Amino acid sequence: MSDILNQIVEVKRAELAAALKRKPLAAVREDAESRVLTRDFVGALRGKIAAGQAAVIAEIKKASPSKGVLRGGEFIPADIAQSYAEGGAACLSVLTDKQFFQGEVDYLKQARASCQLPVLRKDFMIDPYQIYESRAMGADCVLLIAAILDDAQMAEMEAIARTLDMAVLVEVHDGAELDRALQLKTPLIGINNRNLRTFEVTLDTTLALQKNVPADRILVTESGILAAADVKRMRDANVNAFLVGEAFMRADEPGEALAKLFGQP
Ligand SMILES: O=C(O)c1ccccc1NCC(=O)[C@H](O)[C@H](O)COP(=O)(O)O
Repeated sequence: MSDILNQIVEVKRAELAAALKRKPLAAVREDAESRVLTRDFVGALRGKIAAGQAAVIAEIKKASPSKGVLRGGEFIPADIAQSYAEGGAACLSVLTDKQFFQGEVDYLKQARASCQLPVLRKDFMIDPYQIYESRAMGADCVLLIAAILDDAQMAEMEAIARTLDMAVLVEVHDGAELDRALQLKTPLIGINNRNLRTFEVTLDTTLALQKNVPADRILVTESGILAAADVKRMRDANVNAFLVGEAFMRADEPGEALAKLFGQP
């Protein structure tokens, strides 16, 4: 039986084929290039860290394959985004995948329009088309997951993102992926504490790989940050950038949960 990551990639291939029929590459590229002014994703993280604060990428995620529905009832991305901004988030991450995360492209648009924070499109990029598409929908940053891309794909997609003035968060889960990610130019190295094939989560992943991340990169620890003790453990190890979803999505007021967990603003 194929693992979930393979299943997701299969779905992305089908979605890509359908998208290409609806709108050819040249048209989506034109849409992307006609958009002006990205928000400075890297600068927002650096600013928080320079101020001695945690740099939090706050995620808008209705559901996930490992946890099911995280936030039932009314789901209003614009309200969640505003709450995150008030709670001291540096940036937003918005799931746009429909099938596995119950996300929507419109969620990203609504969240971005309701605040000034830079926004990561959280989805599974397998083709340059999706990088153009991400900028066309307003994203300021895209995620490249090393586990589903080869070196040439990562380099090509990063280069396109750079021409569109978008940031890139490259995500790894082991040493071999980290070595490959460090070939890219992006300063943003995400270490996912979740194994995307087994769903096992341990913060030890970040701590084990941290020593191989050069000081001029920004290490973003991703997944499984649920309690103040998790934040303390990371900050004590000088890990200052975080990508957090579940802990906030389960709270009535996501921004208040952020401020409480990180002791800010
Ligand atoms: O979250 C999942 O179940 C999942 C499954 C398969 C691929 C990706 C998955 N999650 C993406 C993420 O890495 C998280 O949304 C993100 O790091 C936030 O994690 P958390 O704070 O634990 O919600």
